[in-house]
Amino acid sequence: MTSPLIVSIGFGAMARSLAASLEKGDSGLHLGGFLVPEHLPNDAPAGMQRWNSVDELIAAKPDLVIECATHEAVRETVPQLLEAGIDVVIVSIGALGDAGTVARIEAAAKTGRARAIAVSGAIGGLDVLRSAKLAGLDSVAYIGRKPPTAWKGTPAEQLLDLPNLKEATVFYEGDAVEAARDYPKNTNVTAAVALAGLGFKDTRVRLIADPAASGNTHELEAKGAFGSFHILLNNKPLPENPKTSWLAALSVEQAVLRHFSSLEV
Ligand SMILES: NC(=O)C1=CN([C@@H]2O[C@H](COP(=O)(O)OP(=O)(O)OC[C@H]3O[C@@H](n4cnc5c(N)ncnc54)[C@H](O)[C@@H]3O)[C@@H](O)[C@H]2O)C=CC1
Ligand SMILES: O=C([O-])CC(=O)C(=O)O
Repeated sequence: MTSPLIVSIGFGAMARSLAASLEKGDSGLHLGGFLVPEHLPNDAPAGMQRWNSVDELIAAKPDLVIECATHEAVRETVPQLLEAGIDVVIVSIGALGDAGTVARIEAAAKTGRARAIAVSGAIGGLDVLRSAKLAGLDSVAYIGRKPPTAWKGTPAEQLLDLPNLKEATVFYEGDAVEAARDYPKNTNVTAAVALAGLGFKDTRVRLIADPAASGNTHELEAKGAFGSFHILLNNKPLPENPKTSWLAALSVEQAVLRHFSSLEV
């Protein structure tokens, strides 16, 4: 049997980690290549193909595409793939905070009889949240804590003197609508929590820059008819990108393995 053609959109820290990890594992699966628009740098390593346009990629008939690029790629590229009948794992899921994008993705998936799969990413406990929601949730809160360098290039830079921060400082308190939209490389996890639980408007979010943090910490607290739970993940960052947790890349690999396995656990 020939091995399935698995392709990523984007070839940054996450896709490279996925490619290396699949290669090391014993599933027989590997990343066959990636789609990155022509104007962006990204040489394809030996054994991998690079596609510059979504039409070229569709012509190659991939079995699974993994979006690990940007919110824009979710909006611009994912619907076309779904319409062409190609299943897509979505990693930049903060883009799903926009109702129009969700509607387009759902319609495209229906047209192409394909599936859009949102990864759990750097957070856990979503299985509990999804189940608990069925009996009614009263509150869901997320707290994200990362070292100041991980918040570089985000609105936190305007609010705090990140390089000289001496103590843990809260710079955002609000809902998951704004958090997912305004921190597209740092808080996709808020979208995972919102989608599994109370939705974007009713999910409370607090973001912290902490010079003492050694990694990316994600805290999730939910209360409802089921009872309550509180989890804390202490994630190591990916060496290539301190904004991204290693667990997020592992969750993508897990979604790929699950997609091709006959027993879903
Ligand atoms: N769900 C989650 O828990 C997490 C989600 N993410 C998201 O995953 C995505 C990838 O993360 P990293 O690999 O760490 O980022 P990265 O910045 O290292 O890599 C992004 C890649 O996408 C490419 N790219 C940019 N615009 C593109 C476009 N329009 N079409 C195709 N490719 C494009 C870039 O050239 C680069 O190769 C980001 O959007 C990030 O926010 C990251 C961490 C956790
Ligand atoms: O990887 C993480 O720690 C979380 C992250 O960047 C995101 O949710 O976008």
